[in-house]
Amino acid sequence: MKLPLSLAVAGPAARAELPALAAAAGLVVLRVGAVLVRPWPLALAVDHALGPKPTANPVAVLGLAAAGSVVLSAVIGLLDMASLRTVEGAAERIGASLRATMFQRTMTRSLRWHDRMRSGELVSRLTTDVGRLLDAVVAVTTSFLPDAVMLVGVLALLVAFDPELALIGLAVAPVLGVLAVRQRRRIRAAQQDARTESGRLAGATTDLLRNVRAVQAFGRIDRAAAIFGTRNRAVLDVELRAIDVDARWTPMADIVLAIGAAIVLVIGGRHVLSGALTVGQLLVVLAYLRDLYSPVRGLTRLSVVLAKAGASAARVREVLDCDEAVEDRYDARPAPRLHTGIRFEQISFGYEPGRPVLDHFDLDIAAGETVCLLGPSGIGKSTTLHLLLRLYDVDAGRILIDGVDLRDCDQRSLRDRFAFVPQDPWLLDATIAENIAFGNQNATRAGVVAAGRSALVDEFADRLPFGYDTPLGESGVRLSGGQRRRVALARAAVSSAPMVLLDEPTASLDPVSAAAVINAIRTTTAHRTVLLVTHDRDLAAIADRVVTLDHQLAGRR
Ligand SMILES: Nc1ncnc2c1ncn2[C@@H]1O[C@H](COP(=O)(O)OP(=O)(O)OP(=O)(O)O)[C@@H](O)[C@H]1O
Repeated sequence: MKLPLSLAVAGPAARAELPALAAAAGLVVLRVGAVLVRPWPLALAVDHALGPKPTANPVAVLGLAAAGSVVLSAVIGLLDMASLRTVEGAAERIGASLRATMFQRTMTRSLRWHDRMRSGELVSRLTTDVGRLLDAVVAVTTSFLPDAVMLVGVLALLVAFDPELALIGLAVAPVLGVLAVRQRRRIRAAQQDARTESGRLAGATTDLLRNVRAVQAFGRIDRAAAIFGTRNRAVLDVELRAIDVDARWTPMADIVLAIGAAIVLVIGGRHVLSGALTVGQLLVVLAYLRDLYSPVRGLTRLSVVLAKAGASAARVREVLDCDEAVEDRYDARPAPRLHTGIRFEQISFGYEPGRPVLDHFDLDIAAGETVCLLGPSGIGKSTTLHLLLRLYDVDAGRILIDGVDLRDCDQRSLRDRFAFVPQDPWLLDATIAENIAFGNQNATRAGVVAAGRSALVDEFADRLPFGYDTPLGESGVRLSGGQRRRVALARAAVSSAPMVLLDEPTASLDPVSAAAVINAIRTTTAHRTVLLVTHDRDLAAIADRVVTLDHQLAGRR
């Protein structure tokens, strides 16, 4: 069955909300009951107060019919309100849970996957696509069951009244069904295109916004606008096509329904003329017909919502089902505490197949040693640090800590063994103190401030409006390049990890600050094992040993 298939992706998140969804569906079914009774006050008024044979007190009948109408409308309104609140609340909770699962999933997927998937595209899947799925959850709950009940209820009443009219009502439904199935396929294809283009637009926009400084500095606003414009136009084109496909459905369905209603009016009218039906009963039949067509239309609209959700479900599933990850083995053990040393043994690695960055690379680092990696740009120095952190798995060879393969260690304990200062400092949109504390989950305020002092963060933090509690903005935009680097260094200083990995920690520092940071590095790395990447001779001088990567050690590119 198509219906649950596209929504199955929300299944685990929806399980906890099943009682709420069932309650909402129950309320909507009650509403159907009230809707079915709604035409009767009018029939009562027509047949017993306004017709040729009124009862003894027609005014009382009119009052009763009027009061009945008001009460029924109020009941329907209240049931509407209660069901909407219940189902929308449940849908939002499902959405929050689904987003959390997807986010958790993206955080643990391999960086190779992230290298391919743009962050804007992921945001679009987490927000818009999840939203479309929620629309479908609401539609299925409030439309599928109640519309089906309504359909059966109205048809049963029509059969009781006039079997001929019931047959006409039934004849319209399969025609609409066939049309709906064909339309559903077209809508789904159009929606898939629309969602793909929207994801691309989100990816391009995020990229351009992140690089707004480069755009302005290079005076390339026109170029940025052209890149954005191309994507934006593509989205507009596919969305307009999707709207066109969608809109064509409405008149088709309406025309089929109107033809059905017209035939019933003629045949029903003849039954009244022949005395088989009263005028009031014909009015009830016509009202039921309206009520019959509303679930038929509801069910066909539901197929449109499901077609849209189907396109989004595929995109959500792609994130949830992706198994491209650096996984812990089932019997993973805590990483050793680094008592003897680290060994890169015949390591081969490339980001892309057939393009090795490191090829049969060997390196030994003794515990307590400071080793500096030198080499031309792009040779694979940062890559060596990333492999040691197991951000990527090696293609061949092994990396050992105290003789234990990294792949046998659980990643959490492994990352706890390293304090890392990356080339790009990776600051969060948080305060200085929070950014430093990111280096050690048990960091105290005193520890953070001490680490800040040792990495010379004090020098500029004291001049900021809230000191260490000053928010840094997205990616630490409120700090200079050198200041960002010092915060990253403080992050390593606050960590108690036995090994420190430093990737160009003095880049973009003036000579005086660089000298001070080198001193700070000496203090913060004392008695620790250090792997250092730098082009700075003064910094390289603190190393016990310098290893030069060249094209023999690295892959042949
Ligand atoms: N995420 C990635 N996807 C594909 N290729 C990558 C990726 N990261 C790095 N590379 C490639 O791998 C090679 C090694 O990069 P790496 O950053 O390790 O060099 P590096 O020696 O640290 O250079 P630099 O001194 O300029 O920082 C480069 O040729 C680079 O183009």
